[in-house]
This record gives sequence, C-alpha cells and structure tokens, in this order.
Amino acid sequence: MPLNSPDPARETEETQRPSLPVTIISGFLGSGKTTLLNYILSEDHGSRVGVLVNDFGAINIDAKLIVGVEGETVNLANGCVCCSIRDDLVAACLGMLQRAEPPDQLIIETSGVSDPVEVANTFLMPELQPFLSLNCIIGVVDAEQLPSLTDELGVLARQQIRVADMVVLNKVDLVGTEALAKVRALVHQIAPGSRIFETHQARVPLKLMLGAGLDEAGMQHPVACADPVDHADSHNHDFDHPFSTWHWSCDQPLSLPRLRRVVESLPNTIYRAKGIVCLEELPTYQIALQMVGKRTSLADTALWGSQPPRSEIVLIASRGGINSEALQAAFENCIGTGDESQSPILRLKRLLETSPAEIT
Ligand SMILES: Nc1nc2c(ncn2[C@@H]2O[C@H](COP(=O)(O)OP(=O)(O)OP(=O)(O)O)[C@@H](O)[C@H]2O)c(=O)[nH]1
Repeated sequence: MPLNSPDPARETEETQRPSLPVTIISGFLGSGKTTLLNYILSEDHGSRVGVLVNDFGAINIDAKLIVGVEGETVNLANGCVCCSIRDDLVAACLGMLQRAEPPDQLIIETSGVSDPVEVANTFLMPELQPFLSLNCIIGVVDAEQLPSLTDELGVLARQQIRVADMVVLNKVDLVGTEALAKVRALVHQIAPGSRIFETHQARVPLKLMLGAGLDEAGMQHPVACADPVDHADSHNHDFDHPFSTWHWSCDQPLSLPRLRRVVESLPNTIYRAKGIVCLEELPTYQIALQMVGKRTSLADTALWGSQPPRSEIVLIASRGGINSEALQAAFENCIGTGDESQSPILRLKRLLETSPAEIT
C-alpha cells in the first residue's frame, strides 16, 4: 500500500519521521498475551502506543478485552497475521502511520496460533524498512501449559518462543518450585540467549518491553538470522494450521450455571474458549469468559451501557475437533429461562430487587 499524502508539508514530515518501532507479542493460546498488552496499556510510560490485535476466530474477542485504547486499536480477525491476512497486517500498520497523530510504538498481539517468524519477516521486508522497524519479539509462555503441549501443538508453541528476544514465563502462580525449574530449563533450551522474565499476570519491566532498554539489554533479533528456507520447510502456510475455530453469538441473556456446565464439559479437543457474555444473573455487566485447557473463569469487565447486550463466544480446537451441531445445541441450551431453582445468584438477585414491603 503506497503512503500517498496529498499534502507536501505532511509528505516531507513523513519522509523525515524515523521508522515506527514494532513489537510483536507472540505465544500459545491462552498464555497471557492480552494480559500483557493490557498491562502495558494501563501503565503510565509516556509512550503513545498503537495496537494491532489478531484473533484467529471470526470474532475478535481480544480486541474487546483490551483496555483504554479507544481509537488506537486495529482489529484483525478471521485469519492469522502470519499467513492468510498478512497483507491486511501491512495495510493496518501503514494506516497507523497515516493518522493525524501516529503512535510512537506499535504493538502487535498475534493470535495464539500464529508463527512469529512470518510476522517478523514481514517487517524485515526492505520496502517497509523506512516506515516500520522490528523492535522486539516477546514470547509469552504459560508455565503450566508449555510442558504438556505435544505433537503439532508442541512444535508451534516452541516455535513461538524460539525466536523471542524476551520470554515472559507467565502464570508462575500455577506451578510449584520444581515444575517452575523444569519449565525454565525447557525455555532456556528452546530459546538459548533470550532473556526470561518469570511473571504473574504478565507484570514485566516495561522499559525493556517498550524498547527503551533493548540496546542496553544487548538483545538481538534471532529472527533476522533465521533461515527462511529452513523455516518454510518446517511450517506450511496458508490454511494449514492444526486448528479449527467455531463461534456463536446470541442476543438473549445466558444462564450462568448452564454456561458453566457447558464450558466445563467441552471435549478435550477444544483448547481455548473466550468470549464476552451477557448473563441473566448480572445483565448490566459484560462478563469475560475464559477457558484455557481445563481452567475456566468468568469476570465482569464493563457495563453494557447503551450497547445492546450480546454474547459472543469463540472456541479454538484441534483440526477436526469441532462438532458444530453439538456445540450449537449445547450453547443454545445456555439461554436463560428465568428459572431460579438452578441458579442461586439469580435467586439472590431477585431477593435483593424485591422491596422489603413485598417480602413481608
Ligand atoms: N493464574 C493465572 N492466570 C493468568 C495469568 N496471566 C493471565 N492469566 C489468565 O489466563 C487467561 C488467558 O489470558 P489471555 O491474556 O487472554 O491469554 P492470550 O494469550 O491473550 O490468549 P489467546 O489470545 O487466546 O491466545 C485469562 O483468564 C487470564 O486472566 C497468571 O499469571 N496466572
């Protein structure tokens, strides 16, 4: 996409502007990439950060979960920035530069199924160098999950770390000392030379993340040395991800206990569920649904306000691991009926809404 500017003064300004540093956040499904991004965006570091969020599924749930960057976030959904929507990635980055107030930094959160090498190679293309420069690749790891990923998933998860300048070894709260030592050794083995930060909720030293300290830290871009031919052999692109995705949306409030039951009994082929839902128990709140492996959580994020409440859920499974009809039936069955006999929270809510005069 050419950077055409009708305004000669602006054109001069653009050609003189240093290239925009790009940070790539990579890591397997559910490792904590959005958590890291939210942390970066919520801290006061004095840098104007533009954000690009890629979700593999048709609905970009991550973009809805990102805080405090209204107008600064570009969503890239329904494909993977490392292959099928790579051109959209370039267009979106260049679009950021053409804004009246371009960001100082660009952070790209890749989907949990993306290969960061392909994304990084995009920014090493000579024609993009005057505008965009690769600053850093951050690999986020779920300390509990990494050792259990095998076969194609294990290969992808390792690839996502192998090229990282820094590894955020996250969720250390979920593992004991011995398991942590093992996963630390595993990360060292996969990504020798990369700097490892062990974190809870992805709390990392932001100065390093945002590039100011990169040179001081003596980091390199392993990707710049990666052999593209070797890489092409190890990862077939365009529609060859070992994953399937499925999504569901609904305008009626859902029942909390029914939704819990369905999510907790999803088949093992489904690794990740995420969504924003409206529950009949708490209809004014947007509730974030998260499932990573077998861990499920529901937390309120914001009020619906003037926005019409709408539940949207995305599932990511192994290839062929989605039975659409069964899932459709299961989630349709989560629609709330107003029956409080199965829902203590609904019963409590009604009780609190009832005036004392009506109770007596
Ligand atoms: N126990 C624990 N949970 C965490 C930690 N960091 C993040 N989480 C939770 O892990 C879940 C997934 O986190 P996300 O930040 O959405 O992960 P992600 O890598 O963006 O997920 P995808 O975009 O689907 O790949 C959420 O429920 C987080 O609250 C942590 O340090 N410990």
